[in-house]
Amino acid sequence: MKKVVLVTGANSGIGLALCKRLLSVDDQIHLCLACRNMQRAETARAALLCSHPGADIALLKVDVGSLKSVLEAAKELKQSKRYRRLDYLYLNAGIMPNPRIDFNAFINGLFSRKAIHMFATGEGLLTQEDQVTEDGLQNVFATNVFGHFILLRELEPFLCQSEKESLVIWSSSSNARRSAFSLTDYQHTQGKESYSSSKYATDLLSVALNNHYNKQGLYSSVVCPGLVMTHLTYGILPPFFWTLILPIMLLIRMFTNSFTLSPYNGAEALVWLFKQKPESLDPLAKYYSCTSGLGSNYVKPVKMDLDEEAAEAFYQKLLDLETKYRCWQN
Ligand SMILES: NC(=O)C1=CN([C@@H]2O[C@H](COP(=O)(O)OP(=O)(O)OC[C@H]3O[C@@H](n4cnc5c(N)ncnc54)[C@H](OP(=O)(O)O)[C@@H]3O)[C@@H](O)[C@H]2O)C=CC1
Ligand SMILES: CC(C)=CCC[C@@H](C)[C@H]1CC[C@H]2C3=C(CC[C@]12C)[C@@]1(C)CCC(=O)[C@@H](C)[C@@H]1CC3
Repeated sequence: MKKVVLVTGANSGIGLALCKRLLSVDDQIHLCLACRNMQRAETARAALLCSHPGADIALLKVDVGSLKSVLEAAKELKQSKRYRRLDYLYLNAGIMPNPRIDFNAFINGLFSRKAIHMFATGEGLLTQEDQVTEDGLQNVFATNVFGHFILLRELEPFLCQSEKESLVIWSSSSNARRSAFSLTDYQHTQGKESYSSSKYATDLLSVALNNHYNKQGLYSSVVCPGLVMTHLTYGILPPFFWTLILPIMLLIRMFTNSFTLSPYNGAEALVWLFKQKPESLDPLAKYYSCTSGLGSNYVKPVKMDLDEEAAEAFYQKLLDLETKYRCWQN
């Protein structure tokens, strides 16, 4: 039976590299590129067909930052005769709007004992300016977390099937930080670290999803692709600046193995998960794509800094928010 794989944010960066690598592992999969811009999605499909002619690739229009769009996309999938189940759901689309580097924190960090950690995680170095969506949600939360959560809830009948397990895989980050997240302000309306908060939220959500859905055959995992050169990182510093500091980055990689730099290497953990039995995965681990000093790729599971009560409390808040939005829709 063909495996059915859906990838959000599949038209560029890590998502596109993932699709290419998945087709290299198994060119018999049915791959669905879920993107907000159909022109970019068509270009991505054409590029994938160039390297894998004959691959079975469908497109789905979805803006995960808009609840209306997510519901419409889910409806389209349910109505389409092509889908009866989903084996892998890659929740990869993500944004970091208006990033700013805190140069004071950078200089202070550089001469502290946390310098390496700071480079590996970007901790304390970045701030963002968030906005409010048409649904009245914080954009980063809506895109990176809630839109994906609603998509997953809508696709439940495709994911929870008795005969076979399914795996949901979140593109999280080493930038996810407990102190950037608050249960009382889970959309991060107050602070300036909405990206870090949203990624911590995906970690919590993944843990709660395992607790609620494993019995129904649905498993969830989180991944950090490492620091990868994509549109997202070129929004932080322009390409020429990254080239300028590349020797420093490569030097730090020798110590940390945490910078994968290329989208191909960044997709390592995402592809690795495709090859695993979902029930063999650790629900409390984040799977990191790593590249050694010599350039070889490998995957490292790291225990996440969270507790299951907080995960459950956050999950209940998301269910409340979902109920609220569904009432508004009707
Ligand atoms: N790059 C890095 O160093 C790291 C990235 N990550 C995570 O990896 C994931 C992929 O990022 P990356 O490849 O780097 O970034 P890119 O900006 O290259 O890709 C992001 C993808 O998400 C899509 N996207 C953004 N917003 C929406 C939306 N509202 N609806 C649908 N699709 C959307 C983009 O589509 P469009 O082309 O239309 O904008 C694009 O296809 C993100 O979740 C990111 O947080 C995690 C750690 C490190
Ligand atoms: C100004 C100079 C000379 C250096 C600044 C480097 C930082 C901009 C850079 C160092 C570590 C990077 C990093 C990220 C962004 C850019 C840095 C802070 C991320 C937060 C990008 C997105 C992610 O999800 C993380 C995995 C990255 C962690 C490292």
